[in-house]
Amino acid sequence: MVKSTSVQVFLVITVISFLGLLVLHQSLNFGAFSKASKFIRKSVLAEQSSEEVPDGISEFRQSTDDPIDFQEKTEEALPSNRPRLPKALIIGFSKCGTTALRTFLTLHPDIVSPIEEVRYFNFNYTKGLEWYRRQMPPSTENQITIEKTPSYIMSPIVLQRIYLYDSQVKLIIIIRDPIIRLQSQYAHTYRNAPAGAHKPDFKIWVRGDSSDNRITHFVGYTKYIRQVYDQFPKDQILVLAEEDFEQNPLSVMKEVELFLNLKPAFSKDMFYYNKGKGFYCFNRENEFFPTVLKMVKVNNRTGCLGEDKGRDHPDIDDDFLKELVQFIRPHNEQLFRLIGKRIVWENFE
Ligand SMILES: Nc1ncnc2c1ncn2[C@@H]1O[C@H](COP(=O)(O)OS(=O)(=O)O)[C@@H](OP(=O)(O)O)[C@H]1O
Repeated sequence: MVKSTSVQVFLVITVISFLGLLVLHQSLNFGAFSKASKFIRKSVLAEQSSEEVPDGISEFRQSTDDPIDFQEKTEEALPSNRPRLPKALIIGFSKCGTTALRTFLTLHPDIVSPIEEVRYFNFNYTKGLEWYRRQMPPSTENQITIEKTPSYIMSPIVLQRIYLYDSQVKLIIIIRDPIIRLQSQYAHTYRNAPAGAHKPDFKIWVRGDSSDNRITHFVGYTKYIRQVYDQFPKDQILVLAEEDFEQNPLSVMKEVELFLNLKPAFSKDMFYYNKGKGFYCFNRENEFFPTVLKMVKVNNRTGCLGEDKGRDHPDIDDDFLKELVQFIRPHNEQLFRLIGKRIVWENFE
């Protein structure tokens, strides 16, 4: 009797110990598993976000579904030299010197700019803000990023998107004698036409047809600039003239410097006038030139923008010129009233 009882007690103790050990083992295993799974999740997240360097925590949270992991990152942990979203945009107009304006601005030590038009707010919007940020060159906290896409100005929807992105963003617009702009666009459109290939006469091209009238399209600065004024406060908008910039880039650069609240850094030894090209070009001897080379495409020997700038323009016969001047002049007057300054355009003197 005593013997069978002690056997029973022994069996019960064995079973309990076995169960205890089993529970202990499972819980240890589960702990290890959860640690491992957390580690794997963190690694995946880190990999996903290694290129997506966030500017601000709250902004990044909008695009992640794992706020807990992200809370472990702090602003201090981010590298100071990283891509930052633009604080200023050159939004228009095409063929008005936007490329030269952008490239010359990069000579300022506090300005960085991507080498290509990013076209985020019109053609690449669905790629998201982190994609946009990744297109930017690295910058420090004290530098500002400027992006230029001259087609942004053409659409009110795009302007709304820009406003939603940053209602305080600074906008730079550059305009040019509308007739010269038409000539420039014509030269650009037929730039690759083989010699002897049929090209429409400039007059016919300008008139287009009822669905594609180039005069209204290329002359309509007022309509497009008004849309910008409707969306943004006036003190965030700077309207420049290509003619001023072409003749005296330094004074225009200084105007932009002031508009962007940057310290004065532009100086006349940064540029020189290249007679052959007919434009101001980079002075390659300037101390800032080596730094801007990653952000600009220039001829290595001359420091001038490429062959696609400064093309020959088509001739205009006198009658057609008169017709254009007559049609465009009232539009110019409207424009000058809107922007609050007059611009001297050689075709309208
Ligand atoms: N410094 C300097 N160097 C080169 N080019 C200069 C410069 N200043 C103004 N321009 C004028 O810029 C015109 C091209 O304008 P964009 O750059 O806005 O054209 S684009 O829309 O980006 O294709 C281009 O027009 P075209 O002369 O018709 O080629 C130039 O006249």
